[in-house]
Amino acid sequence: MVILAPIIILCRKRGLRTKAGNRTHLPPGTLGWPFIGETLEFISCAYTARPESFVDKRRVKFGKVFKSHIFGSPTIVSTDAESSILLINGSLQRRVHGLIGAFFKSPILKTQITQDMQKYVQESMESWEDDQLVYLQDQTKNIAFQILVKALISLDPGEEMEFLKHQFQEFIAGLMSLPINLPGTRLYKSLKAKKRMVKLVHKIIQERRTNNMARAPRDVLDVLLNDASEQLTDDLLSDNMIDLMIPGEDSVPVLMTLAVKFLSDCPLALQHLMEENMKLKRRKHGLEEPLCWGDYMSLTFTQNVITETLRMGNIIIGVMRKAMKDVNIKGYMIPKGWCVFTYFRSVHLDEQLYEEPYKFNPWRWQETDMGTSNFTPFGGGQRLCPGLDLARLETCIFLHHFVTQFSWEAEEDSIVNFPTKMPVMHTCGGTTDKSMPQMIPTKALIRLACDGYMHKCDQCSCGAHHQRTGTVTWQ
Ligand code: HEM
Repeated sequence: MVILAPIIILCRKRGLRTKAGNRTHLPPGTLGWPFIGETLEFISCAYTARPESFVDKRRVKFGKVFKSHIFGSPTIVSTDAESSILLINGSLQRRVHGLIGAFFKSPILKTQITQDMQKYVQESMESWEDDQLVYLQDQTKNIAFQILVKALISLDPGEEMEFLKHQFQEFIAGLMSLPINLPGTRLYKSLKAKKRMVKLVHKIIQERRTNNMARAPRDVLDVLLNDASEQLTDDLLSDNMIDLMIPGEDSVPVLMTLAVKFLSDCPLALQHLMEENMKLKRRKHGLEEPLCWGDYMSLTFTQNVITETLRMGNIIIGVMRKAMKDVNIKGYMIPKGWCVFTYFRSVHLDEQLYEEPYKFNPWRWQETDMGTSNFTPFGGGQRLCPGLDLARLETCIFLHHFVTQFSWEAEEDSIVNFPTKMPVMHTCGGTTDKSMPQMIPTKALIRLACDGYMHKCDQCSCGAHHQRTGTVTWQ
């Protein structure tokens, strides 16, 4: 994120730091061709159904940590779950990360998000008709963007939200374009779009400052405005509000879409999920109480489905850091200027850590501890994703409303593992390549069932569409 102050990779594990400068202990591996290194092979593997084959091949040959040359930089690739390279420093980054992380965990925000999310999900789902094709990723993208903007700057759906949505799409398109900033190019349009968004946020900041709004924070902007450190100027704040939209905007819809996709392929898990959610729905209906965020978090199996989707989906396949000085980790020298790529995907699909790793099995989380370095979909250490609770809550709410109201048939679909994005890179100057390789279903098509197969519930007043026939019986 651009919030980041100068960053230095530091190895925090006791006993690991040794005298820098010795390059003889580089991990084994090959650097490939001059200039391009092994990038072409990395990318061609990334386009297949098994993008981890690039890493796995080398892991067998060289071990869990090896060197390579990808994306124009000599790189140490780590598939070692115990590695500590995620631990990095930077005082402003730490401060902002702490403030945002604490706010995203706060019950106030979760209560508000739950109410908003239920409303947006319901509004979206009300427009779905029987036997209609629903592009799930588009629908969830719209919902998640609205939630994100509400949590960041308290903007409600309306004209300004539509303006932001439009500008943001333009901005994002330019992040993955050729780096030519001339009128008419994508990058040029993208930077212009960002400027327009920054202007809008600037206006909101000015309004809050004019009204001298020292109040209990109701969004991230309030949290940062209340910060007394004075390091956060208005320009920095406006800029960062937009940048904060980047990590949350795409990942949550992909998580929701992948969950539905994996569930569609696993009727038993779907049945279990439906039963758990219908039970909650009926209980709350009986009590005449609305659902609160605690209710959603109490859905143990649904949470396991989300965890398993994160493991198998590998929405962020890994993170990349750049060594700002020579660093020694676990006896391996990482020279200054080299990149370190921690490849989560290999760890999450390692058969030594997970039995039948390519099988969608939410039940595995009944016994497996997810608080270990074997499971890091949200990163770890100082840069652990501050949005992780939010992502889980949103996904849980979406799944609850989806499975308790609809049955569906998933259309044939495929998953793209590598759009033209590059791994995240934090550099000394505080600039960040914000894009990361991701895994995205191309177009998740869900056909809602019809021909008398799905009915509006006439057995109770819950308002749900209940499935009465078919392979999954859950009512
Ligand atoms: C399924 C959803 C998500 C996944 C898989 C995910 C994953 C990640 C990962 C792996 C990182 C670490 C990057 C690194 O170490 O450099 C990260 C960082 C971050 N994420 Fe998320 N994220 C998700 C949702 C969100 C949401 C909803 C937000 C809300 C705004 C968010 C905000 C951030 C921020 C601000 C950072 C940077 C933290 C820092 O560098 O201090 N993420 N995310």
